[in-house]
Amino acid sequence: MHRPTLPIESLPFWARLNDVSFRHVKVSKIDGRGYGVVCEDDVETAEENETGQSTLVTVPHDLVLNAAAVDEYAKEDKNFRQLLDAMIGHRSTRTDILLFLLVQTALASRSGHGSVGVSNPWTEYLQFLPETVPVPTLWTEDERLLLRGTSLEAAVNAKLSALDAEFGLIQQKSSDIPAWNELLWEGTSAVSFPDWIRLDALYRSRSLELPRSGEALVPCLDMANHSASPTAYYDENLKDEVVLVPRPGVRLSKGDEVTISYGETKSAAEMLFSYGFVDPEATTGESLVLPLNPFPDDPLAKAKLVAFGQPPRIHVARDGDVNAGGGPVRWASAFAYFMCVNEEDGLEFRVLQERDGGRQLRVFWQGADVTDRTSDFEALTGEHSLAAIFRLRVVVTVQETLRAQLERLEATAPQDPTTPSAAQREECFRSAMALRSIDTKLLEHAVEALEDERLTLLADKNVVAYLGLTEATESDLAVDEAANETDDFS
Ligand SMILES: C[S@@+](CC[C@H](N)C(=O)[O-])C[C@H]1O[C@@H](n2cnc3c(N)ncnc32)[C@H](O)[C@@H]1O
Repeated sequence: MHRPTLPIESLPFWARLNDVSFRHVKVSKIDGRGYGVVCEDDVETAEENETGQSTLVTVPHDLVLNAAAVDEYAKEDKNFRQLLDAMIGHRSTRTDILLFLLVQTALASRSGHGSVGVSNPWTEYLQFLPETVPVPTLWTEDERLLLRGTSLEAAVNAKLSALDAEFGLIQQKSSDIPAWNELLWEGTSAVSFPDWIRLDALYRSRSLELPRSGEALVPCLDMANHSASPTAYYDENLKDEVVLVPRPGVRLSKGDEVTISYGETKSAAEMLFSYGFVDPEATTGESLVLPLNPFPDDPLAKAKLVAFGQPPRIHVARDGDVNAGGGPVRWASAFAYFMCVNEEDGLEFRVLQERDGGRQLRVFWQGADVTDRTSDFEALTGEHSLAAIFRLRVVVTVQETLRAQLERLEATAPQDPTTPSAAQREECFRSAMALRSIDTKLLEHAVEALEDERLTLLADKNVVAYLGLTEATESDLAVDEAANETDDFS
């Protein structure tokens, strides 16, 4: 698709035309970060306006692109309304905004676009936005190989599949409407899957959570970059305008970049997934999430997955600066507790026939219906006399999963950890290597912590008694089997 662009030098004209005000700041190029907001002169924080804030950027409410704004737009444009209605059952704030952006992108790329779509400030503003975003969904296949073994490998693959399904659905629903078929899918300017991946990436890396307007895109304010020590924050004032304001006590001088925080508790994986970079200055701790597969030989595996109702996962986290030691490792996995109990422990599945002919899967633990508590098996098994045994099974399962992940991380590490291949961009390589290092450290510490817990549990008197009993039963069995074999021989 031919995508027209506008130089950033024209942004002040667009801003003036649309009542966006910049005070003491402008948008300009920043080394390695695309554009950013930079001070044009020293900012006196005492220079307050009627709301008590010294605002650097003010964006009128009617430029805020949120679910309500898309709805308003649809009121003026009945064709767009028809498009939104065609997506009924698949709508969310995100999909509504992305659909709006898809239409604006298509409108900008076609001069004579016929009967559908109404141009608005966003049609032009989109032309200031970067061609690409360094998030992994926009990495090439060679670059995505760098994520093998990391906590993002499965998440990025799953996101690409979800985007593919979403794009297929939009294509199917909108091609039934002739005017949209013509604008979106016909001719050389037709939109394609890479356009959808790009819009999703732009949305993920630029959307904000506003106190009153909710999840939204805000033009110009979305030019502010992130810092672990931000100098500004955004807010909505009494007129519902969105404002960029210096943080209290911050001195801003000419040439300083004005930064905000994209989230103080986001892990390296989340930052890379949503924004396309790993912040080397983050000191808030680290976390990772891994998929957890049920045991392949568990006959109840399928039923457990259905009854659990969410993707089974393991969460690992550590507070503090991981590079400087960090705090103790924490882990959690609700599914692991469900996965590690079986029929002989008191787990039972029943299929109930409903009056309307439907069937319902119910889960029982120790005879009680716990269908609504499948993510609560840590507490449920904790009340059992074999609680320590169940915990031991979980600890071993989680430890083995993390160990296997660590081995995969090591086995897939690039041969030269300092230089990307010719087919990989430097920034993707640097981000992937930073994530690999953080994941490795976190997994190593988690495996160690789980080993300590495993040894403690193995010394538990109930575990010792249980294991002693099992061993005795097993050796009895072996004797019986040997006796049977002898019988057979004779
Ligand atoms: C909300 S936009 C900020 C404006 C953006 N720099 C631009 O050129 O349009 C978020 C994107 O800016 C870049 N970015 C923001 N903060 C960054 C940082 N601290 N380090 C590297 N890139 C950053 C990332 O590409 C991110 O996806």
